[in-house]
Amino acid sequence: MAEQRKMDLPEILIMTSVEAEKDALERGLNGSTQFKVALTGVGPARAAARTATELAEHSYRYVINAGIAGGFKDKAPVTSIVVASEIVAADLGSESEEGFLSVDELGLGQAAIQTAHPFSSDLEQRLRENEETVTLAPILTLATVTGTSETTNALQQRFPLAAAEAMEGHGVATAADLAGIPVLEVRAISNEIGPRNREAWKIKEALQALERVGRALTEVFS
Ligand SMILES: O=C(O)c1cccc(C(=O)CC[C@H]2O[C@@H](n3cnc4c(=O)[nH]cnc43)[C@H](O)[C@@H]2O)c1
Repeated sequence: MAEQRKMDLPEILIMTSVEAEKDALERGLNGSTQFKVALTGVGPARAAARTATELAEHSYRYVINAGIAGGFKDKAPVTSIVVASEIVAADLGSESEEGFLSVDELGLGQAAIQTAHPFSSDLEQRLRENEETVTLAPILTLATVTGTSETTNALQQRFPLAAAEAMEGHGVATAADLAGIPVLEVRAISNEIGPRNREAWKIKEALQALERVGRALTEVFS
């Protein structure tokens, strides 16, 4: 009986920023008891605090940050999916006259958190088998959504391999890392990163892709 109860408890915590993303993922998870989906709110600080609260209440084997995101042109088209190979705090550091200095360069910590191996590549492969357009690449975390060509170009120069940016990944990953739990980030692309044009965001289509991510997660973790 105790064993049965243990098996029914969720082993995987999915943190997502807003209700619409949570609903899309839950549709895809289709009632699987392996997963719990919880809300972070927007931004890395709330994401870290809310994830730490969830991890204090229950122990999980994996933590996943999932949601919609901006994609870099020619790397991650709108409605495609990006699985993070690493989660990078892109604005953690210092400006200088010579350019941005990361926390690594300042000797104050690490901007990148590696994602759970081999689950990131397993998820990428499963999504590819499901005929999704999918990229395994670094995902940036920023507290400010990029909205100019200048910032877009600067980010692409500093992170030439990055495919996407969102606002919660590094917060979720930091809380998971401090708890010693492997972390993944997966994002459905709603908009191209560049000059702000909120009307062009394909939120409905990205949420549909996120629902398919939920389905793929049940296949990978079954
Ligand atoms: O208005 C809606 O119906 C709606 C439905 C679902 C999600 C939203 C959001 O605004 C989500 C905000 C969330 O999305 C991430 N995001 C999306 N695009 C970008 C981007 O270009 N740069 C950074 N973050 C992006 C981010 O993680 C936000 O938390 C609205």
